[in-house]
Amino acid sequence: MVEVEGLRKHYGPVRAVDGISFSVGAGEVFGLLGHNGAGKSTTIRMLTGRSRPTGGSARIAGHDVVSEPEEIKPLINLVFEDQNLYERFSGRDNLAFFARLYEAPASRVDELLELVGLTGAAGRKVKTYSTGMKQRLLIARALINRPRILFLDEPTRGLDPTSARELRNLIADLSRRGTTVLLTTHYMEEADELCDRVAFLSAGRIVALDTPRELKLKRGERAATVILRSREEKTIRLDDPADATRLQGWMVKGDIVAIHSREGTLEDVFVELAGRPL
Ligand SMILES: Nc1ncnc2c1ncn2[C@@H]1O[C@H](COP(=O)(O)OP(=O)(O)OP(=O)(O)O)[C@@H](O)[C@H]1O
Repeated sequence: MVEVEGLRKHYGPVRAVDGISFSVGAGEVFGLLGHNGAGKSTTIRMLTGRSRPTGGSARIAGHDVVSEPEEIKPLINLVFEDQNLYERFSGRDNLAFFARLYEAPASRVDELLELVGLTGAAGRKVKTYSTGMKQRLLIARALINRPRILFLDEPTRGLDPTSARELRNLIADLSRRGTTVLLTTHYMEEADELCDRVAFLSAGRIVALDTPRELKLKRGERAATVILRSREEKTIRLDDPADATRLQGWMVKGDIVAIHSREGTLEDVFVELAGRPL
């Protein structure tokens, strides 16, 4: 659905995006991760036709982002932090306005309100909505044209943990129904939970690209922490036969309360690979 090859965006001497390549398959949730200024938003801006690349190429469902923007428009939609809702209108009226704009049937409005869990609040003015409700309404608005690819820039920024979880569930649900999702986030746990694959961006370049699981396994320790009934903590190495015997001994005696893997977190991997911003 998305094919990016050597994509660049330079602002004078600033190499915001400096030759990145990746592809995203249908129904995949793909995360762009990186420090402030790493080039995430610039990448999404180029892919959605909001910014012209300095070089390289990008294709959406086979169409070139520079020469075929009209073919791409009906296939995509986006949620960006600088987007606004009509605060003095109700949630339903906000969606109805966009439904008319996209020539979508009026029934789509109620369908989307239901999907994002806003049916009960549909008649209320948006200015009375919480940040989480506004964000869900923005996503509903971005789904009006049934996009095959949804671009989300920091979708859970500023949301409390419960609202963020609800939004992640919604994104996962959309992906299960076949929508391809390309998102940016600063939250490593979120990327780990939600993304099929992630790319770490640092100073405009991709420094790692893989599934969260592979990234963690490649970097993590082959070890586990065992907590015994006595509340003692023991570290065992998974490649040490002597530790395997110790583990077996504790198990036979029923001494083990819990075992925690020492696999690295996505954040560990990120800090190791992307370090600090330049
Ligand atoms: N219009 C512009 N003019 C000049 N420099 C720009 C412009 N837009 C972005 N940049 C620079 O390009 C680099 C990448 O910015 P970008 O917004 O893509 O980063 P980001 O990874 O999305 O960061 P954040 O997490 O803060 O949103 C930064 O150094 C930024 O200052």
